[in-house]
Amino acid sequence: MQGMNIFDQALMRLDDAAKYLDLDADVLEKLKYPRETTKVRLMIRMDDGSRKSFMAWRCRYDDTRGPTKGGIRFHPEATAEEVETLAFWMTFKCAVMDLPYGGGKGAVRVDPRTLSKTELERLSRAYIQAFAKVIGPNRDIPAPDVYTNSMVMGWMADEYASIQGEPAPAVITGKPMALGGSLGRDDATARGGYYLVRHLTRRLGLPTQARVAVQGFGNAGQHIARLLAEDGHRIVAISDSRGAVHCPDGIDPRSAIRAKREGSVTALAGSAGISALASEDLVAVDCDLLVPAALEDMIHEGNASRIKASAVLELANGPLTPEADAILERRGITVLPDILANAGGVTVSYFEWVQNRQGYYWPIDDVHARLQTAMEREGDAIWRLARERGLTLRRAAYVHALARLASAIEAHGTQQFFTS
Ligand SMILES: NC(=O)c1ccc[n+]([C@@H]2O[C@H](COP(=O)([O-])OP(=O)(O)OC[C@H]3O[C@@H](n4cnc5c(N)ncnc54)[C@H](O)[C@@H]3O)[C@@H](O)[C@H]2O)c1
Repeated sequence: MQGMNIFDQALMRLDDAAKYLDLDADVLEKLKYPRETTKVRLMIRMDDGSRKSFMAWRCRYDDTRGPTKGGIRFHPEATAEEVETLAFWMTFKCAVMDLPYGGGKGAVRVDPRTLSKTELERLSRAYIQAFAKVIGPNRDIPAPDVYTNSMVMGWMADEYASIQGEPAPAVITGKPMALGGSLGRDDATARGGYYLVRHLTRRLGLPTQARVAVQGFGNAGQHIARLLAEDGHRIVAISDSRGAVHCPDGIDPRSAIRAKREGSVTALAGSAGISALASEDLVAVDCDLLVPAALEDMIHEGNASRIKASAVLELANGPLTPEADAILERRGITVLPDILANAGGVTVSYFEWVQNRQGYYWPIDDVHARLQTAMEREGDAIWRLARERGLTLRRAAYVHALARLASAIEAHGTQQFFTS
């Protein structure tokens, strides 16, 4: 696997899932390549009067099942290959959840921390000016991703409305509430993972009061810690980019969220029986459930054998390398895979798009109930497939998604149809 680029690694998942299905050749031919990647050099005026340019992309990977959907990230190391890989993952994630979407993704190669707020606004608007013809409520619907947030989405939706000459809130999800955002979007990713764990607790062999370690304490990590603790589970360890803390008796997520707001969870060390821990030791903490909620590739060949948990909930995208995946499979540790476990975010984004198109906004209980139904339905289907075919849940999730993509591609007619 070493030396292989991330897009080729992603395609290996496709080839692997294809082995379990009787697919028409059209399906792989269609899913092997992104349908459309647009590259633009954005040019903005900086606060000091100078002009500066930034490379930007938008990829629509596959739109057989509907308009493409996926976030826009602002990151100094963004590349076209990364954008296309993320768009591939979104294609599968939307199919896993049976959302009427294909997969897309966008990025700007920029370190947003080096920009002023006005420069950030200009860059966000420039992105939409450049890609207005590519995106659209029926074509390609962006959302927030790494280093973009609801305010950025608000600027982008506003710019799109100016270009179209009318408001079009359904063009972008993850907007502020006041601009057509959905209730329940802020904790949707963690809540989806939480519903999944709650539904599968017994099947996963987890105790009703499980000990949980959370790696990464941003949006996903904070909300999952809060939701699991409210259900009686014990958060025994938490890490962020500056370090980790550990307490076998449990850490109160509310005090951890306060500490993080002021800097880092490491500030909790020394209080209420909480001790400091090296970040890299979080995975080795004695616990039942490990929740990677930080970055990709955090669990790898070098630390996967140290994991003590019996189950892993992948809230982050791609937190396990393929080598780590193989180690956990050999060790009998169950992994709830990212394309299912963190799909609550895109599912509530879909709800936001539906509400924008209806012009009717749902109460929070409706959002939660529909999210719970979707997570339990797809969780059950993937669990069943894994048991019936003897697959890991990750492989089963890819097979499940690929079967849906295949039936959409095949519905346009296969070779057999055209040659008989
Ligand atoms: N927020 C969502 O709706 C959403 C949806 C789907 C997937 N995800 C995925 O979840 C992951 C986290 O996203 P987020 O929105 O919570 O991001 P975030 O930026 O809010 O939080 C990331 C956290 O990771 C921590 N971190 C960084 N380096 C670390 C390290 N070496 N060790 C431990 N912690 C470290 C940071 O301190 C921060 O607390 C990402 O992989 C993201 O793609 C998020």
